[in-house]
Amino acid sequence: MTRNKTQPAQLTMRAKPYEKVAVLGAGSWGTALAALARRAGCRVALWGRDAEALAPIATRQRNLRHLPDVPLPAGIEPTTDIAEALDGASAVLLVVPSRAVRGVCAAAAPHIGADVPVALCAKGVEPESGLMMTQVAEEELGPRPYGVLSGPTFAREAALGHPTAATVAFPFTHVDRLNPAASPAARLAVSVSTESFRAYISDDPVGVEIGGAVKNVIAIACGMMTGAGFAENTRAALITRGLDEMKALAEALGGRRETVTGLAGIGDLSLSCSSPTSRNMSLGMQLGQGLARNACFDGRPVVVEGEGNALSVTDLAHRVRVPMPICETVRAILHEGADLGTAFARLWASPIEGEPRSLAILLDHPADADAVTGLARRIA
Ligand SMILES: NC(=O)c1ccc[n+]([C@@H]2O[C@H](COP(=O)([O-])OP(=O)(O)OC[C@H]3O[C@@H](n4cnc5c(N)ncnc54)[C@H](O)[C@@H]3O)[C@@H](O)[C@H]2O)c1
Ligand SMILES: O=P(O)(O)OC[C@H](O)CO
Repeated sequence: MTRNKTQPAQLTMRAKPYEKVAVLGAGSWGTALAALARRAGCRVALWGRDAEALAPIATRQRNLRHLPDVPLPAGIEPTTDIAEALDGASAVLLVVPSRAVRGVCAAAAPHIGADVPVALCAKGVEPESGLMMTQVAEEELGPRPYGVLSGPTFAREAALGHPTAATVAFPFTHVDRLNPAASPAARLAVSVSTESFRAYISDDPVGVEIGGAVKNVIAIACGMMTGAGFAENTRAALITRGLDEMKALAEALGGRRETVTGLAGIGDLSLSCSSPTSRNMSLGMQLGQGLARNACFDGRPVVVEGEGNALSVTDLAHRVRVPMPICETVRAILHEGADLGTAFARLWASPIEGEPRSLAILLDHPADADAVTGLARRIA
């Protein structure tokens, strides 16, 4: 975070926060981002579909449904009227689950101002189309700057003021390069940065988006093996090889490998693979312990993006011919009826590869069918 003395001196520039930020989606992350933008001095409208859930945000400075123990700053303007939320907004944060992004964009389209930048905060790839969230939004909202806000950010911790960092990524135009402080990435970064929340700036939204979608699937894998009784070696292997899958997919789609080594890649991967606070890891743990899917989370509907991402990310990987064996294992278990123990035992006995991939080596694995069955029995 501090400048190394050997680095060239950089001039500090001042970016102007957006005057009014519209946050679309009033769940835990939407509410946390609204609180951050408000604390950063912006006017903030928070749109949600449920009037009853929104009311206490104005009257008691609480979101009793999603962040009940978090005091929110005064002045957030909650509304169920999307036109009202977008009226005069100079930037938009889209914070509904990825499956709802297209519909919310369609509802927003008639009301959003020309050229207003939109940052996608959902972590997913659209099923069927294989489009990233920025692409889905562009199809519905037309030409304007599209970016991503992502990173290792549990909503409750960020809203409570735990020191947290994230990445804001927008493509940089020629004009942005000449005056980076006026770019949407810079202006949005200062619109959510507070004494405890620190936003970094990137010009690689593809790398950032892929990081967020893939980490959800790898967190389910880590949870499955943790739930099955395995410990740190297994988790470290899944995180590291998961990072390799993330890098390969990001690169194949035009993102940069170095982005994946940042907050929205390894940062978010290590967070989500380390704690049952992650809904993705938690789902994996419950399945690894042998619970049926419909019994997980005591039957409550919980947003677990990695479940859909296991399908959409691997579909996308097939299209660009990137092998993603861990994501494929999670897909097979969640969506194709594969036995959890057998699928992970097969993963461990899959052909021996080079590290890095560029070595392009594949060797028959010496484990025989009996060994695979043996490990499968120990996992189950
Ligand atoms: N919670 C976190 O810690 C966190 C952190 C970073 C990113 N995210 C991402 O943010 C996205 C939202 O997650 P969340 O944790 O806020 O979920 P959440 O379960 O806390 O809330 C989801 C909200 O979306 C609303 N919603 C669902 N479908 C909708 C629709 N069609 N129209 C309008 N509103 C709709 C629900 O009413 C609810 O208010 C996810 O993609 C998640 O991966 C979450
Ligand atoms: O609870 P999860 O697994 O959806 O993770 C939430 C955020 O993505 C963490 O950065």
